[in-house]
Amino acid sequence: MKLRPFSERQRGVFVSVDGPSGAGKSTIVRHLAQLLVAAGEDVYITAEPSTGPIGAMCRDLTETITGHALACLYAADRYYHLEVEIRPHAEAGRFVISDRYVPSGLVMQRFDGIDPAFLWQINAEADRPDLAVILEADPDVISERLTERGPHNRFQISPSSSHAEVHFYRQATERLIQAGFDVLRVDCNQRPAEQSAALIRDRLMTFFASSKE
Ligand SMILES: Nc1ncnc2c1ncn2[C@@H]1O[C@H](COP(=O)(O)OP(=O)(O)OP(=O)(O)O)[C@@H](O)[C@H]1O
Ligand SMILES: Cc1cn([C@H]2C[C@H](O)[C@@H](COP(=O)(O)O)O2)c(=O)[nH]c1=O
Repeated sequence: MKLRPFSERQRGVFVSVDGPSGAGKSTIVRHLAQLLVAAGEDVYITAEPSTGPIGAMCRDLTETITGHALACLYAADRYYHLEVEIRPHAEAGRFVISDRYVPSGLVMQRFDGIDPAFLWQINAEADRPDLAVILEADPDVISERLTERGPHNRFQISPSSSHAEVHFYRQATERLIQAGFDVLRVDCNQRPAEQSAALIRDRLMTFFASSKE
């Protein structure tokens, strides 16, 4: 197998990174970007909610509105994010990494009791990432990390939230695989974030090398 540099590809790559709060998404995205830059890639890091106008509304309103309205707002932000940020950067040949994407949309709004089938439907037209990374971790491990770091939102208020979130992620991951998404599950219990990032980088290199054979 001959490994070709990413930069010889025709277009960029879109990778999403999701997983329960405290699993290490933001930390791993940062390390992954560093590894890819070191490999000569042009990397663009983004996140959801996005920095656009709908993303700003999501951030302002997550603590006060709930349910279907909030689920639709996050989905609207995702479609806008795709249109104005993700696609243009990927089409310019960049390596786009999004901290949260569709999997978060399938999980977070379940805390408000929304039917998974409805969440799937409102996200159904969003582009598939080339690789959907799902970070996995034991609920007790992540709830301890969140206690140390401090919660970011109303979904992280107790250790039982971590248990529920891990359960929702398992169901969402199965649904994504069933629908044909290319999913990479990464166990983040014991592994330092740098190692998880290296594992993702290796998977990307293998995948793109073999797709060029
Ligand atoms: N592999 C790891 N081992 C130990 N601690 C970690 C690891 N990854 C991240 N952490 C720590 O756990 C905390 C949460 O990490 P981080 O903010 O990256 O998670 P996150 O999944 O992005 O969380 P959130 O969804 O709440 O934004 C941070 O204090 C971080 O330093
Ligand atoms: C994409 C997405 C995000 N959320 C919520 C979850 C958190 O409150 C914030 C993200 O902040 P973090 O620092 O990355 O934890 O947005 C959501 O409820 N639904 C979504 O689809």
